[in-house]
Amino acid sequence: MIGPVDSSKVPRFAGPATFARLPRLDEVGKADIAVVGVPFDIGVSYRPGARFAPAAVREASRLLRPYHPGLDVSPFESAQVVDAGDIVCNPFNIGKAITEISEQATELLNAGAKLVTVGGDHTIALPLLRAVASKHGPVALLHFDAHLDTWDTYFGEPYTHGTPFRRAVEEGLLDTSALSHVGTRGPLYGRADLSEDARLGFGIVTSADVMRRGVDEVVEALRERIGDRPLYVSVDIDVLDPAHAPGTGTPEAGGMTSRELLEILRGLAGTNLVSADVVEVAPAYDHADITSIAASHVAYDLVTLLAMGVAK
Ligand SMILES: N=C(N)NCCCC(=O)O
Ligand SMILES: [Zn+2]
Ligand SMILES: [Zn+2]
Repeated sequence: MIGPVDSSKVPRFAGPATFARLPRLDEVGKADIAVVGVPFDIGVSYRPGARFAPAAVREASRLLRPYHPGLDVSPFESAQVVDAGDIVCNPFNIGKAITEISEQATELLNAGAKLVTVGGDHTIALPLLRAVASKHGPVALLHFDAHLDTWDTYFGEPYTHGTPFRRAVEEGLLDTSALSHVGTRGPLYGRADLSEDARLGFGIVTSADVMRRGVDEVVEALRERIGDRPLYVSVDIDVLDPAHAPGTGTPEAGGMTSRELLEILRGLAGTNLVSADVVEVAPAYDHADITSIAASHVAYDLVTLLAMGVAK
């Protein structure tokens, strides 16, 4: 395995930023796990700027260290992990961008890598799920988000950051017996948002449920629903309270703490995770890199979960 640059030999603030100072894909050739950026944000309904997230999250990831004590794993030793750079997609045409994202994600998956994608706005979950489902068939989905993202259209448009999971169900990309939102909160357009979401097959663990029931009970319920199905995890960073993630496009009060999110992710060890994304970081609204740091730790935990699967 080729690991990250050793921060005891080369100061961690020196040199260009790759995720966690990992080697680039072209330096290694073949990877078990690839962290890949998608600088795309033309699907947003409010504040733009998630196109700058891949660069910001890479910068914020310089302080990550190679051993994960919570899971007792050195992920970069258990698996070849790389930074695969950014997916190149059209910044003016959503339809073209979606095609490009799914094509380039498919290429990486076909080369044998599992993906942790750093968005980008939440629109990108749809092309990523197309790529993942073409390899694994319909997958279980664990969706961390303040929002449902199962709305139908905005301004008549079907491909937006508020609609990816309705499209994914319609396209048969998801195993509708194992779909969960976690961290849901905030005002909706109407009651029908919830009934339609339930009709699509989603179960909801609200942000308040996480606080009332606690992490362990939530993990147990989620694991039961997921079973041994191939699992895709999508983390919209706005699942965190704006105090923990101010740098995002559609912030909602009353969110989870980064501690709760990371602990729920750790509770997924042993599930059949096949790929994941972290989306909706908008660095222009961030302060002191709070949001990018949270996103870099979420991505690190997702990489670690995938590495545990590779090592098995
Ligand atoms: N996926 C995210 N972050 N937000 C969706 C918000 C949709 C709305 O403007 O109602
Ligand atoms: Zn959201
Ligand atoms: Zn979202």
